[in-house]
This record gives sequence, C-alpha cells and structure tokens, in this order.
Amino acid sequence: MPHPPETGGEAPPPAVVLDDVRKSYGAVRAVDGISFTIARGEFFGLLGPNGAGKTTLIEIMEGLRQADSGRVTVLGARPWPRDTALLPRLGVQTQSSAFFVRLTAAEHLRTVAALYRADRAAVDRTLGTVGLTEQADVRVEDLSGGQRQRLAIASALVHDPELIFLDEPTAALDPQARRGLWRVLSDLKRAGRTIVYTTHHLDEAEALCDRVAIVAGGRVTALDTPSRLVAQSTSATRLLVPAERLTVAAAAALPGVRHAELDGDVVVLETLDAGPLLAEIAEVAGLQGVRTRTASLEDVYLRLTDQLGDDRATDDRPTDDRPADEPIERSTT
Ligand SMILES: Nc1ncnc2c1ncn2[C@@H]1O[C@H](COP(=O)(O)OP(=O)(O)OP(=O)(O)O)[C@@H](O)[C@H]1O
Repeated sequence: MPHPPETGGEAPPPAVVLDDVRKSYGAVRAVDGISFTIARGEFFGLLGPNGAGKTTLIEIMEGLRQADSGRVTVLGARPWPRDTALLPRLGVQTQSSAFFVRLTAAEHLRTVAALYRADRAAVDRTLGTVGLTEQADVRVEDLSGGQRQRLAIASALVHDPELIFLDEPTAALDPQARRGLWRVLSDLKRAGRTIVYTTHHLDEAEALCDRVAIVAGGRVTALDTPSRLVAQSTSATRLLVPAERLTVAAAAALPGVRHAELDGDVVVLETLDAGPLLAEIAEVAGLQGVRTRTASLEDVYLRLTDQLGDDRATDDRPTDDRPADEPIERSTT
C-alpha cells in the first residue's frame, strides 16, 4: 500500500506522542503516568518485567484500549476512538494474534491482505520475508508455534505499514529464526519504517533498538539509547578467574574488588576499575584463562527493575500523595 505523500517542507508529526498516559484496572495502576515521543523511523524498545504495563501501553497506542487520562497521538492522529484512516497505517502483532486456523498460511495472509487492500504479490513477498515460503500451503493449525509466530509477524507487515508494533515477536522462535527476524526488522528500519518493540531478550534490544524505555510498575524508569544506558550505569565490570588458581577469600582481599563469589569453576570478581585489578590478578594468579565481562543492557535492566520493585513494595501512599512525575528522559546513574 503506498504511503501518504509527505507534503512539502513541513516535518511529519512524530510516530507516537504520549503525554502523562494512565490506565488502571480496578486498583491496579497498569500505566501510571507515562510520557515519551517516538520519532519517525525510530526502532523503539519497550522493556520491563511481566506485568510492567507494556502490553497495556502498546494496546493504547494501537487504539485497542482507551487510556483513562493523558494524550495519545499516533502518526498525528488520535488512536481512540478507533480511527479507520489510521488503522491501515499500523501493523500490529500481539501476543495472542488471531488466526484463521482452517486456512493455509498463504490463504490466511491473503485474507489479511485483502482486509487492507494490499496486493496479492505482497502475500508471497511477505511469506518469503518471514521464511514461510515452504509452509505457504500448510494449514495454520498444522504450523509449529514458531511458524505461527512468523505468520503473525507477516500479518503485521503484509500491507507495508508505516508504524509496526511487535509484542514479544521472538518469544517462540528458535535461535536461527530469531536472527532471521532481526535481519527482517533491520531491513524494515532501513526502509524508513518505525518499529515499537517489546522483548524480554535484552541482547535483542541492545542489538536492534535505537532507544529503549525500561518500564516497571507502570512507569518509565529510564529511557535512552542502549549504549548510553550502559555507559551511564554504575554497573561493575566482572573479571572471571579459573577457580583452581584463586580462592574466593584471596580474590575478595585484592584491592579494588567490590565483591567476589564462586560461580561454577570460576571466581567472579566485581570491580569499578578493571585495569589495576587485572595487574593484581596477573601477579597472584596469572592471566591465562581470565575473562572480562563488561556491563550490558541486561545489568542495567536488572538493576533498575529490581530497584523499582523494592521502592514500590514500600510505597503505599495514595496516588495523590505521590511526588509529581519525574522527568523520564534521565540518566540512570
Ligand atoms: N484486562 C485486564 N484486566 C485486569 N488487569 C489487567 C488486565 N490486563 C492487564 N492487567 C494487569 O495490569 C498490569 C499490567 O499488565 P500488562 O499486560 O500491561 O503488562 P506487561 O508488561 O505487558 O506484562 P508481560 O510482560 O507479562 O506481557 C498487570 O498487573 C496485569 O495483571
């Protein structure tokens, strides 16, 4: 489907603008005052533990759920009440995508394509994109879990939407299919599409996303590029030394070691300054087999989501007593 022309001079509106969006289910504040903007062409990751509010937030952006309050703008339009002009511009894959199970994969995708008035060539092309060409004539009910997942992704892409929402798209994929999907998504990004992506795979977010928002307890606790989040984090570097050459007690006594523990057949030493410590280790144990593990997005994520979990456990003030929302595009230090 052709995209609407971007008319002369004026910049198109951002892909998504959220301003103090809130949604509760009874007493559960699933989305508790979230604001951010997603630029056109951005690959934006939403990360957070189970129940953090990611799906609710995505469904609000998709126009599947009404926010209790706040402003939501998607491609310059309000997604709620449902806007039929907006829907074909969005591609949506959910955790519980619906299928026509008696149809073959190709028939299913043709049906979806017809709903969006996408051409038939797009069906074959999209089946190829997600690696389902060989399964085109297999009934949906006979596809494996991972193949169904790919069909759900194909259903979100077949009409060539401008803004694509993918909710844990790699959850049921084997490692090869996962890497295959990464390539597909990178190509879509290169073609200028905007992608909003939730995943529990932190390596995936680090590899694919321009920016990630870490959500916990319905709030954004950090929002930045993966590399800036890692660089700003106070996460320590870990040095792994074969346990036969260094005891935990000796490791803990080395200067600059914050913590030392045995993990299988290695002693793990945590430090904020790896250089001098490596020199010490070279002295007392030798450097053979010593490995370095620097901070990753996963370390940042675990620290932030653990912290918030602890904060919220003791935070039983009523909503109105809470401090005003913090600015969310902040550093994580
Ligand atoms: N339809 C609903 N009715 C009542 N509570 C709901 C409903 N949907 C979600 N919740 C609750 O709202 C909170 C946020 O759920 P949500 O599904 O948005 O989280 P999530 O971050 O997508 O989690 P996951 O990673 O497990 O998919 C949770 O406490 C959940 O139990």
